[in-house]
Amino acid sequence: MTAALEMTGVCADLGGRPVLRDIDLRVEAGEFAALLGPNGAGKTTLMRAALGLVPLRAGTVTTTGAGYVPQRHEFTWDFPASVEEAVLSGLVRRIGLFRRPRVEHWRAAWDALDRVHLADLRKRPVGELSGGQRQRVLVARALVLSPPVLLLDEPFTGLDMPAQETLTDLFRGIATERAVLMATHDLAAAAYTCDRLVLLNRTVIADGRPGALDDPAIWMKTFDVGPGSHLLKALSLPAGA
Ligand SMILES: Nc1ncnc2c1ncn2[C@@H]1O[C@H](COP(=O)(O)OP(=O)(O)OP(=O)(O)O)[C@@H](O)[C@H]1O
Repeated sequence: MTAALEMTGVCADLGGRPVLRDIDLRVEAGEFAALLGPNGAGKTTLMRAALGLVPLRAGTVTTTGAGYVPQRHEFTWDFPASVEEAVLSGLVRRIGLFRRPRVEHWRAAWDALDRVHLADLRKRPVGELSGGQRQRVLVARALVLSPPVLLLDEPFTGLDMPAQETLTDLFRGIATERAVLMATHDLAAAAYTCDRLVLLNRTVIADGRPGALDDPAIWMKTFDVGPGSHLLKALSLPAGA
């Protein structure tokens, strides 16, 4: 099966320092994978490398198209745009910066809004939306190009449980048609909802089904914590040696 995203031997430096080392990662349509690691592990950099936004020192990235959902605070919400205009901005490279969108572009934006259950709010200014609704606008904006892989950068930050559950259901649905790779700090939720966990700390430390990653040592190595850490307790793993 052709991978939606394949990274082979990827090394990348930022500001003259190595950030990613020998990354081998392949995700396919139908997979909902979580990318887990501590602050500074390189999760965002890995996603940016997948998008071709970070120069590689070594290795290759192969994808037929990746959609990126940035962290919510990185988007300008006080800009006077409606929900449908914000989604349309995901097509700006296809439309051209100073050209008028055509009917097919609007249709793609409305289809994407339908997919995230926000069709009713399409004329609403984005600044008036709740955090959960904003997150769904960003997902629609990434889906508008129908990418084979959807990259989600910490989509749950600052959201309440019902909003997180709505989004999780949405992501699971999207992952039946595409590949979804989600960076998150919510380890327990990821272990519960994702098919696959990729543990990253500058390189891939472990990668597999949640049930298979039951060795406390790999979690201690990824998160640089000692035996008896709360992190192990939260994952219902035995204290490490
Ligand atoms: N533009 C940059 N120039 C130099 N170093 C950078 C740059 N962007 C990120 N870094 C460094 O690269 C490392 C990885 O950062 P990255 O944001 O990818 O980690 P992360 O796993 O997404 O972290 P977090 O969980 O905090 O979002 C960090 O040490 C960070 O300081």
